[in-house]
Amino acid sequence: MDGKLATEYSSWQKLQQLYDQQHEQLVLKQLFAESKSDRFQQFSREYKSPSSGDQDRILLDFSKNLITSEIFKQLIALAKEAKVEPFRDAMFAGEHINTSEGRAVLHVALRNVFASSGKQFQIKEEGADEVQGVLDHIKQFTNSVRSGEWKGYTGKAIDTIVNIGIGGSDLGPVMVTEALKHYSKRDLKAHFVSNIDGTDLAEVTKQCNPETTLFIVASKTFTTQETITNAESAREWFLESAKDKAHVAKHFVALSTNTKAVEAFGISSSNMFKFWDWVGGRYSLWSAIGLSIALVIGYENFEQLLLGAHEMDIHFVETPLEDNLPVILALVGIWYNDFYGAQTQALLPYDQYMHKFADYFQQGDMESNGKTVTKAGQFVNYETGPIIWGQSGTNGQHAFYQLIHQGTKLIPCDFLAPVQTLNPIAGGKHHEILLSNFFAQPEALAFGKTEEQVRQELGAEGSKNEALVKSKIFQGNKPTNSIMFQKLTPKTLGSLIAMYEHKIHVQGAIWGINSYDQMGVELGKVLAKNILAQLPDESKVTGHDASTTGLIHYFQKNRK
Ligand SMILES: O=P(O)(O)OC[C@H]1O[C@H](O)[C@H](O)[C@@H](O)[C@@H]1O
Repeated sequence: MDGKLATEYSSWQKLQQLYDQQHEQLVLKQLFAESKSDRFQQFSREYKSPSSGDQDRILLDFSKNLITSEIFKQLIALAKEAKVEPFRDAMFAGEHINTSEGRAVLHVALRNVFASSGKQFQIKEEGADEVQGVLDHIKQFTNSVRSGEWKGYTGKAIDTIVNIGIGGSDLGPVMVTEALKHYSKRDLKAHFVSNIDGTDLAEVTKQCNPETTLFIVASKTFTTQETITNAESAREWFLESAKDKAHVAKHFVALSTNTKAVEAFGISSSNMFKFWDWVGGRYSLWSAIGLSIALVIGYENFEQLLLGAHEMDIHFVETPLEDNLPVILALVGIWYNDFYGAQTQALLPYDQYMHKFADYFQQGDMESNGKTVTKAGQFVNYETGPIIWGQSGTNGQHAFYQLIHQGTKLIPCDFLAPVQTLNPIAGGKHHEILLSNFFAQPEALAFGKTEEQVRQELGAEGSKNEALVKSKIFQGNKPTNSIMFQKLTPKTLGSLIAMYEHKIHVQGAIWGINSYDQMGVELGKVLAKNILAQLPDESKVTGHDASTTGLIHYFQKNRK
């Protein structure tokens, strides 16, 4: 992080040598055989919440990775050489580490509100001292809606909320309200409208009663085309019944950094929940953007989510690199991404509540680290952010695991699962089956099945079919992390999200890129605006290549 390309670090070069010399001998079966049971001890770490200990603990087993102690040491050396620690401290101190936009990166300030946690970071940045005030506003508003005290324009309590937002103003609230559904107020329905496709809003409003629906317009900038258009159409839909514009105040609130635009939309500043430009969209669920979360799970649970994240922040700042969960995940990821040439990384939570976890981190990781230029302005000569994907187990097993087990691609996977389920139905049978799969898949991926085993199973007769024999071989040696947490509590979820946020931060630091801007989303937006103005009239369609012109003309000819 001092203007160098990652490949210039001597530790990176040493890792390259280790890879070149050793990767053919890095076979999990042998690595485990050589180290006996020590390997689990050696390559696993347990995190415990300082405030609730065993209740909220996370085990990271990274022993099923293609690493030795020498490689692990060298990865730690890379983190040191890339100045991961001072860069981390700079973020927590409020330095403007988002250099292209000249901003601080302070999602950690949003959860730095627990004097009793034993640690509060000293953050000096405009707005950082306003965090508690906005939380108080969220608490008061949440309590009044959930208790039925907040009334709609005909005097009825709110029974439905609709969050209108996209990207970071949608994915976090969607993921967390799903993940913490167990803690939700069941008689308060929550919908999320994100897509500009009118279908999204139309299908939601069909399920809403204007008298009892609260719209939450969530947009950091309050200029996002999709969100503003959806909010305008929602207001139109609402006014068809309510008639009087004065009623909007009871049914529309805004979450934004842009007071002027919120007021211009017709939402009074007393119904606006503020945040600050140092909160990146994809790191904003901890801010006012989390209002829908607080409404669904209650303010106390929202606060626990923040506390869990804050405690992971403390772990990230205070724990030596070799025991630091986000750092370990980041380094192991770099080993595959940059030395093995793995293109993707799968997130596989064996917890149905977490079925949106991978979707959420697609933006979190890919918008952060999908970059080609370093902060010093050089093009990288190595791979940066991985493609993130995944699905909840065991659904994924029946969809795409075939390719992970026997395809030609190397796909490092993170398996996540709770020790205890929140739904121990059928005497806990479901959870035992779920977890047996959670244990079995990484085992199968790591150790595979040899030709001898296959032949033995098929017998002499069956083994004559060579193609069949070959198709049943599992090469194994596929790397995984296994992450077990005690139970999916709001606090643990907060810690897990913060753990991955910091993993992304560490990788970005090593690659020397700015993880906190998103220039790559701009070009398409600008072109779409230009095309929108040309759509009414064929003769207006100019300035495009033959393909784009042809497509627009095709639409214009056939639309009626
Ligand atoms: O919250 P908004 O300002 O409406 O932005 C919503 C989204 O817009 C763009 O897609 C950005 O790349 C995202 O980072 C952001 O989360």
